[in-house]
Amino acid sequence: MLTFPNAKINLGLNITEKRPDGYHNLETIFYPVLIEDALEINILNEGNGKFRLHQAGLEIEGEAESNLVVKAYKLLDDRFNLPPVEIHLFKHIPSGAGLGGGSADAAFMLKLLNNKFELGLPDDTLEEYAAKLGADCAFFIRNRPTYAEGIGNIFSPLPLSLKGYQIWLVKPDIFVSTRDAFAKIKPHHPEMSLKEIARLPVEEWNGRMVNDFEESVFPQFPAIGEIKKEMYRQGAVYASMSGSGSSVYGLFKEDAVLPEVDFGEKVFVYKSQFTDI
Ligand SMILES: C[C@@](CO)(OP(=O)(O)O)[C@H](O)COP(=O)(O)OP(=O)(O)OC[C@H]1O[C@@H](n2ccc(N)nc2=O)[C@H](O)[C@@H]1O
Ligand SMILES: Nc1ncnc2c1ncn2[C@@H]1O[C@H](COP(=O)(O)OP(=O)(O)O)[C@@H](O)[C@H]1O
Repeated sequence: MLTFPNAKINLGLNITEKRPDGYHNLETIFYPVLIEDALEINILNEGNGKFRLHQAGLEIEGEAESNLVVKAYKLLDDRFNLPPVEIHLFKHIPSGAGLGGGSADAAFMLKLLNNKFELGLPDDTLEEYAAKLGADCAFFIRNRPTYAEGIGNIFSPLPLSLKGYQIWLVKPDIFVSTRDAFAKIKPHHPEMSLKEIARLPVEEWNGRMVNDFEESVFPQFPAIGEIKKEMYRQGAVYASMSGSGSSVYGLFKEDAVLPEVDFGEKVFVYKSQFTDI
């Protein structure tokens, strides 16, 4: 059985409070983007292990045991004693990018196991399992435009569509640690709530919709801030870093012609029209 975990971008991200448990309360909008990994599971017949992970495409640091697809399998295996599985993961979504690729893989693994082994888990339950694997992981269960608060795990669906716009997304060869990015932030409440800003036309987002991580990440990695400036020079209606970085996206009118720009070596670039979700 095969599935295609997709990335997300953050439309705005306000970090409002530091919590006693060390995590931060925030508000953000998660929006799905069709940059995709490929994830396949089959029943594993040989050997006596419970899983075997084969990886291709972009490299992921760490042992198989720390891969989020394996953690997702173990989570459901502990509860349902699943058959052994052979896992194939083709990585296309860059990591350390603010695109939630690892979280997407984990959430799609839960959905895949639920279907393959007919566990009958409803989305609410899958979201509960996903939340144990990462703060933004549960978003990928329903995978639709979502307003998120709490630590990024309390959701309400949002009637928002970017159909009629193009996205140009650039991920430089810079890895930003989410944990470090949080550590440099001074939490504060925004003047205008993100939910209110999202109701405005995209043309009015610039200057209002803010990603608080930019303030701490751009001074440390000026090259990321330069990409955002370039997006606006090229006519973006709105541009922002996604999540804790390092990817930056620009939203452009449907008929805008996006040029080839040299953003440096080992840069990941994605250009696409938004379609209906
Ligand atoms: C902040 C966001 C916005 O989309 O960043 P990106 O990962 O997308 O860049 C996400 O919610 C991140 O979600 P996720 O990447 O799953 O975070 P986790 O693995 O749970 O947490 C990584 C680390 O970030 C910090 N952390 C995370 C979430 C949060 N609300 N407060 C925090 O302080 C903690 O130090 C934690 O150890
Ligand atoms: N399947 C996976 N895909 C990507 N990263 C993974 C995966 N499993 C574990 N990780 C780890 O999760 C971390 C964050 O990855 P990811 O969620 O893709 O980025 P981001 O938090 O920037 O959106 C990486 O440091 C990586 O080592």
